[in-house]
Amino acid sequence: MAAVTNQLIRFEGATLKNFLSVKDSVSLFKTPLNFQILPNEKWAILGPEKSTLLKAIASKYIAEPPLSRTYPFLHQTQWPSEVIQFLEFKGVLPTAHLAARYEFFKDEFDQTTRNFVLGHSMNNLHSKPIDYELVERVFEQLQLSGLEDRWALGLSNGQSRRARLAKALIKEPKLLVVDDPFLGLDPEASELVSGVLKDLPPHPHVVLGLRYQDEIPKWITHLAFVDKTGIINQGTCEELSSVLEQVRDRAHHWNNNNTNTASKTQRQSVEKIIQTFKPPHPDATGNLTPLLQFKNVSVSYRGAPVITDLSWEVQHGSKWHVQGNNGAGKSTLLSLITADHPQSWNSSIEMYGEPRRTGKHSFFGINESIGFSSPELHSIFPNSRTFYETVATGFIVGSFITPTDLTNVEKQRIQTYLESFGITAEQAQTPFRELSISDQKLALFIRAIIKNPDLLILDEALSVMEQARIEQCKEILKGFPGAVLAIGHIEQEVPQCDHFIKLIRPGEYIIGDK
Ligand SMILES: Nc1ncnc2c1ncn2[C@@H]1O[C@H](COP(=O)(O)OP(=O)(O)OP(=O)(O)O)[C@@H](O)[C@H]1O
Repeated sequence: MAAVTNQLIRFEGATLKNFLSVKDSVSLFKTPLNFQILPNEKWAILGPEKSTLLKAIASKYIAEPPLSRTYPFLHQTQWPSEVIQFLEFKGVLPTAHLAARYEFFKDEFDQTTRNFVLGHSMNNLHSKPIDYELVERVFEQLQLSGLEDRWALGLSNGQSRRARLAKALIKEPKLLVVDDPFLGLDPEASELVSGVLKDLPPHPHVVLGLRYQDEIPKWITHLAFVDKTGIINQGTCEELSSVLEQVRDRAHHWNNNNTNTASKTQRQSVEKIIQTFKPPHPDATGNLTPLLQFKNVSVSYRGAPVITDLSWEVQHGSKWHVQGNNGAGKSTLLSLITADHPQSWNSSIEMYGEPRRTGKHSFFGINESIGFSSPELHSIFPNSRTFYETVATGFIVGSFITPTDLTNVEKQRIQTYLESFGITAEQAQTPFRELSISDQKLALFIRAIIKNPDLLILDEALSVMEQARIEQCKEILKGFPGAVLAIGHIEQEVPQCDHFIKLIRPGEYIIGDK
C-alpha cells in the first residue's frame, strides 16, 4: 500500500479480535483487513458486517499485530478512542421499561434535552469548556430548537436520533462514525441530517454505515462491502455501482432465490401455524364488531396537543400503514392501544366493542391479544436472552422472563418459525447482544407474532433488517389473519397494507385505502 502520511485511517493486514468475548481467540473477520481512508474521501460501509467494521474504524476491538491499525492524521498525543465518536441507533433513548416515556412523574429523575445533549461535556474529548456557540448552531442545524427544555426521554424516535447526533457533534470529535444515520427518520429529517453530515468541516471526518437497500447520499465518494470474510469489495461509488446493483437485485428477488432461506415446506409449516388462528365471532345479528375503535380521542402533554379528536376504526384482519412525520404522534397512538400510555384508560377507546375502563380491563388482559415490536422494546430488551428465549418470551404478556413451562405445541411453533427463517441451532442459542441488529429485530418480530395475536403492532419492526429478512417477514404477513398496524418511513420496509392513517398535525388526519 502506498505510504501516504495524511491517511485518516489505515488497516494493513489487521486481524480484529474482541477481547471481551469468551471466544477471544476468534478473529472477527476471516481474512485480514487491508483498507485505508484518505481525508478527502467520504466512505460508506455496507453489508451484513458493516457494524463490526465501523466499530473497528472507531478504534474498538483489538487489532493484531499492534500497528496494523493506525490513525496517521491524529496527533500522536491523542488516543483514537478519545477523539472518535461512534454513533449507532438502537432505537430511542434506553429506559428502564416501556411505559417510562409516557409517565408523568419524570421530572425528578430525568433531564432536559439540553442537559442530555450537553451531558458530561465539561469533561469533553479535549477537556475544553463547552463551546456554547457551537451548541446553539448544532441545535439550530438539527432543528432541535424549541425542544431544549423538553424531557429527553419523551422525545420521539426521530427527535431523539437528532439529539444523539447533536450530543456527538458538540464533543468536537476528529472522526465521526455513524451507523444507520437515517433509520427512523422521515424523508425531510433524513435530508436534514444528510446535509449536516455532508457539510461538516474536514474535522470531524465522517464514515457512514448503510444497508444495501439504502439510498447512498450523493456526497459519499467511496464504498466498502463487508461480510464475515472481511471486506469483499471496496472502491469509488462509480467503480462499485454495478456490484451494488447486483446485490440489491439478489435481495429483491429473494422469493425466487431460495438459497440460505426457508424451503417451501418450511413456509408451509408457518402457514399451518397461522391457520390455527381463531377467527373472530360475529354477534347475534351476524355483525362483526370492529377490533378497535377510537372515538374522538385526544392526548396532550402539559397542554400541548399531540392527538386531537381522532376517530378511527380498525376491523379484524385489516392491515394499516400508520404514517406521519417524526413527532406527529404515531408512537403515542400505538401506546394508547397497548395501554403503555397513562391516557389509555379512556372510555373513548374500545377493543372488541368494549370501552376501556380501569377496574374492568388490565394491562395484561389488553395485551393478551396484541403482539408488538418497537424501537423502545429493542432498546430495553435484555441482552443476555438467546434468540430462542427472546421468541419464547412472546408467550407471556409484558415479560422478558423465559417461560419454563412451554407446551409442546408452543415449542414446536417456535421451532417452525426458526426453521422457516433459516435460523440454525447455533444461532438460536446465540445471546441477543451477539446477534446482528437485523437478527435482533427478526427475533423481536417472531416474538411479536408467535402467539397469533388478533392485533400485531409493528413500529419500525422491519426497519433495521437486511432486505432479504424484510422480504421473509412480509411474505409471512401476507397470510397473517390478524389485524396489523405498521409504522415505517420507507415504503419498502412496511408490509403490504390495504389502508393507511396519516397523522398530519393534531386534529388533522387522513384515513384511506392504499
Ligand atoms: N412524555 C412526553 N412528554 C412530552 N412530550 C412528549 C412525550 N411523549 C411524546 N412527546 C411528544 O409528542 C410528540 C409525538 O411523539 P411520538 O413519539 O408519538 O411521535 P412519532 O410520530 O412516533 O415520531 P417518530 O416518527 O419520530 O417516532 C413529539 O413531539 C414528542 O416529543
